[in-house]
Parts: sequence; C-alpha cells; structure tokens
Amino acid sequence: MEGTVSSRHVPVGSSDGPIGGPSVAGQAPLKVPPHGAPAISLRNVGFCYSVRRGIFGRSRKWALRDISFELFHGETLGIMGRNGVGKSTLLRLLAGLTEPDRGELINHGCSCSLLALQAGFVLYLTGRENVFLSGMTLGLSKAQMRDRLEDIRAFADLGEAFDQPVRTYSTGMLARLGFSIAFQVSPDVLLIDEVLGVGDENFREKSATALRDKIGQDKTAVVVSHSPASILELCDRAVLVDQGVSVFVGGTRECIKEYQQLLNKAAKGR
Ligand SMILES: Nc1ncnc2c1ncn2[C@@H]1O[C@H](COP(=O)(O)OP(=O)(O)OP(=O)(O)O)[C@@H](O)[C@H]1O
Repeated sequence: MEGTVSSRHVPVGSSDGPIGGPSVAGQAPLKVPPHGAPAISLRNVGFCYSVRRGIFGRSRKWALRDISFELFHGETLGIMGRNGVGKSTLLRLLAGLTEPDRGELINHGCSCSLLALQAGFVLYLTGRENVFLSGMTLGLSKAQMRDRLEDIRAFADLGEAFDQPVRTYSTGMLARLGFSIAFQVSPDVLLIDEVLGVGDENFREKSATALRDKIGQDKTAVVVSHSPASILELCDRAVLVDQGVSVFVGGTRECIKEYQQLLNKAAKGR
C-alpha cells in the first residue's frame, strides 16, 4: 500500500457526473448542483492510529495522510476506495468522533450522525437504552429522544428484542437498530458507512428507500460504498481515496472510472 500517489480535483460544476451532466438511462433524475456554502471543509487532513510494536513498543500508523475536499450543503458525496484505505476513519473524523493529527477539518456548524453498524453501542444495555445513549452522544436531550423512540422502535422492527441487551443481537439486528437511530435523529449531515447492503431483504429495501427519500429532500450526506451502482444512484460527486490520500474529487462516473483503473493496476501488480 505504500508509494507515491497524486491527487486530482475537478471543480464543482465541471463534473462529468450527474451534476450538470447528461442523464443515464435507468439512473435517478439529476440533482441540482451544490451551490454556496460548504458544510465541512478538509485541507490536507491526516490521522494516525497508535499501534503495538512488539511486547512493549507502540508506533504511529498513518491511516489518512492527505485528504482535501469540500462537502457542500444539499449534496450527496460518495467515498470510494479499496479495503483499508481509510474510508471509515474518514467518516469518524467527519462525525467529530475523533480529530485530525494534522491538516485542518472545519465543520461550518453542522450536526453529523454516523450511520454505521454498531456505532457506539454499549453491549450490556438494551436496544431501548442504547437509543437514549446514542441520542445523548448525538447531542439530543432525553425528552427529544423520547419523542422519537416510537418511530425508532417501529422502523427497527426488532419485536421483543428491543428490550434485550444488544449483545444478544445478530449483526443484522444491530444494523437495523443503528440505522433506525441515526435515521430518525435527522442530523444536518448524514454519514453512511456501507449499511446499504445489510440486514435481510425486507430491511434492505426499506432502508434503501428511506435513504433515497431523505437524500432526495436535499439532505447533505456522505456515503461510503464499494458499489458503483449505489454511488451513481445516490451521489452527486465522489471522492476516491487511495493510500490515505484523496486522489480524485469530482464527478461520480469519472470517480468510478478512476477506481476501476486503480483496481486493475492493483490486480496486475499482484
Ligand atoms: N483502531 C485501529 N487501530 C489501528 N489501526 C486501525 C484501527 N482502525 C483502522 N485501522 C487501520 O487504519 C487503516 C484504515 O482503516 P479503515 O477502516 O478506515 O479503512 P476502510 O477503507 O474503511 O476499510 P474497509 O473498506 O475494509 O472497510 C487500515 O490499515 C486499518 O487497519
């Protein structure tokens, strides 16, 4: 994974993707290009984990090395990249769950909610208790969460398991609860980490439809996905991350092309 990578940024408005570009048969209707205010700006952001080396030693591992892009109000931005290039770490930074070790991340006053599997659940607490806990983490009061509780319970559709400790949940059940909480909390920016493909068939369909509806309401969202079809359907622009660097920022179709070239190059290098 080491090596030199260069980055390319296509200015907003000159996209080859859905924004301002031609429609593609079978694709969602074109969305209005993002205009005006950025919601979150990243400049040369880097982040490192502290990892164990040997029995007593520790060293720093740079998961993100140089990430720069702007997320605009009202747009849906896709994040693509091979396994382990730093996509989930990037979402955690955008959510404010952790801070950059170098560079600059400016949140221009938005609340963000990370829609990821098991994000922040306490395993010995029940689903219901985790709803309140997650709400507090996202900055909502107990009363605000109480108002949303019934919708969350209904959407997650976990039956009696809602009052069981979440350590007894399957991955799919955790995903349902995580999705329902993040979705009903309705933050300014929705951060979605590959949850589109989880849960059973019914829940997948239900969550994908709910997401499409929400994104269609001019919601600001960031979607991590390996699926070109999801990126094309949901996103206005996309960022390609490689070796912790934002190597491409621009239209979705061009980003997918760059991603496929990267995958081909990696396959040849094996
Ligand atoms: N808690 C951690 N401690 C140490 N290293 C970590 C930790 N979490 C992630 N990493 C490392 O940081 C790098 C980026 O991980 P991250 O999960 O952000 O990648 P990703 O692009 O989301 O991967 P995937 O597509 O497989 O989900 C990887 O090399 C990973 O091993």
